[in-house]
Amino acid sequence: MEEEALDMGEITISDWYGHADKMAEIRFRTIARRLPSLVRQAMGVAWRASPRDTLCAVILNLLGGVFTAFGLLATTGVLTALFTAGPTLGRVQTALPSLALVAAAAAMRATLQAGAGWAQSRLNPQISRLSEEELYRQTSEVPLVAFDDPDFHDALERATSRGMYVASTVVTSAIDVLTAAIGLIAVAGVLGVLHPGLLPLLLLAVLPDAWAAVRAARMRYTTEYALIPVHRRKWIIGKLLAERSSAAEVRAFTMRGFLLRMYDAVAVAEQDVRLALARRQTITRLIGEAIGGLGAALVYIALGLLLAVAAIPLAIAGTAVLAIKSAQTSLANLMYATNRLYEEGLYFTDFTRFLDFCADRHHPPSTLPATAALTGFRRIAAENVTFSYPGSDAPALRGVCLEIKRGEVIAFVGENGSGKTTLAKILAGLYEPDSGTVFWDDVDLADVHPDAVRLRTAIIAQDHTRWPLTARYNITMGTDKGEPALHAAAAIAGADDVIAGLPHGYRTLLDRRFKDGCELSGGQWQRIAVARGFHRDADLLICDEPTAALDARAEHAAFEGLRAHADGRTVVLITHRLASVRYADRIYVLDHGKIVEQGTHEALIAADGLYRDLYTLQAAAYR
Ligand SMILES: Nc1ncnc2c1ncn2[C@@H]1O[C@H](COP(=O)(O)OP(=O)(O)OP(=O)(O)O)[C@@H](O)[C@H]1O
Repeated sequence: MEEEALDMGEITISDWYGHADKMAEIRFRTIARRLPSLVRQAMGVAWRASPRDTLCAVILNLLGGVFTAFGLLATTGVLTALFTAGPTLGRVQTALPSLALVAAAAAMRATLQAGAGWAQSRLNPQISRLSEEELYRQTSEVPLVAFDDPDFHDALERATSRGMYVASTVVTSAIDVLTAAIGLIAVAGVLGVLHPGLLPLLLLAVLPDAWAAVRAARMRYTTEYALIPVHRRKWIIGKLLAERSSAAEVRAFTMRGFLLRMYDAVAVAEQDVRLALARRQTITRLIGEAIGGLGAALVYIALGLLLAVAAIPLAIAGTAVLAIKSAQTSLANLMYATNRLYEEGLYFTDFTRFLDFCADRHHPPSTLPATAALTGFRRIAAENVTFSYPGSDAPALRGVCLEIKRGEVIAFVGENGSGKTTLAKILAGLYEPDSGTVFWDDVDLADVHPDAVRLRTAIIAQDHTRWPLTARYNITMGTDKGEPALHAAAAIAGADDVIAGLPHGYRTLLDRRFKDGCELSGGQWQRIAVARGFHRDADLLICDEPTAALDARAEHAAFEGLRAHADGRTVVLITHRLASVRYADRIYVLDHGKIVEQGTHEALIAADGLYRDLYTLQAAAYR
């Protein structure tokens, strides 16, 4: 079973390995070098989210550090008063003013830190919102071709799986680093003021801890490194067990036991690694404590010696002990926050790189305004259009030339993979050709914003989306052209019957995952998709296999509707049902990305080429 679980070679884990590798190899110096730029980047994000809360978090933390130092200095006053000769009551009375200062400093520090904590927690949701919105703004604007590019998907996966979510924690870690550094500087300052000889003692006290903290952090990340692929596999199997899309086949193929065993094998592997981590962490912690204890012992011995040779008074030695304790806490926080900042920084960089990646791919600003650039067309012409999908050796289209006049019904036919859908998407401005030109009248589409073309085009797509929205929105797509337009589009597509059968009519949510949501059959969905295309009322209507899932009666009605709706509009029809293209004004036959024949149905039958072969084959099936 173990083997089956580990044989899930299709899961890409290379990127996770990438960062885990970096963490496993980290040295203290590497972190220290990257730290300033990470802090700067994080502060930039925080500032964009809320300048006020960022300022509050930083300034209040800074002031908190000042009061830490002030409190320590006041402690010296208390100890000095207490350690002088004389009656106890008198000494306590002398210490009272300093004691009041210590209490005031502690109260101030606590208040300031609470304020800083509040500002910090206010920043988190603001940063999360900002980064999520930014991501989706970019992913929805990037040219469609990016979604055919594996590099884009890798970058998207890295940005969405973790990068986007660490934006706020990166800021928290950066502020924690600043806070801890301020705390350490405050203590070092106090010790320097009390007696410069105490500064080396501070180093002696904190260095063993620093060493232990770095060691423990590195160990944790190397363990996580081993765990990531296992964790991802478990997650993927878990999804198969709990997702709606796989639920039917899990049952139909009685895969439950098989999947559960596979899940268990991976879960046990993960559990073993975690148990081993717990053991190794305990050992490291023990070693760390031992070394830390040794450091503390050395500090006390050194303090004792300084006292013995009367290099420092007892009160200062007492304050030094408190200061060093406080420095140790700050240092532990600093190490923890620095490690976190570095690790999260790696994922955060994935996020910022992805945003840059998208920005680089955006369509260059058009010389013409987006919506006013195109005012319909009298003629669309493609000249020598060639197009390859990213990473694909063979072009999907090679030197395609065609002409479509306003009001014509044009059909693209050809075998699977011949390039029909690709050509239609280029005409609709969804892809840009690698070479060649598409003209709408005299306007080269490369010179206009793609949205200008899209606003004048409707596509009834072969792989249309089943939008998890209400029936109304599935047709209107958020536009408001009024009830008559909605009902007319639904009626032409035969979607009105489907909607009449829904419990809440147009208000029915077409998503079974929600209460009161409804599911439609494949053909019913297709009718909705056809209605959506008609409702857009565009100059150019592209129908890519609009009737593939329809029953014979619905198909007949849809084509009748299409003919009626086409009145004066231009239609590009892609279909394998050749009986439906007989009435097209012109048929283009594609083969391996090239137009090999063109003409009317009669002309193509007479030509005795590929079209005639395909048509005769299909007609024979009905004889
Ligand atoms: N997103 C994509 N990424 C890479 N290659 C693609 C992509 N979409 C299509 N192709 C390839 O481009 C070629 C043309 O595909 P296209 O979808 O345009 O064909 P089609 O004529 O519409 O086929 P069908 O009749 O099966 O719908 C095919 O070889 C296909 O493998």
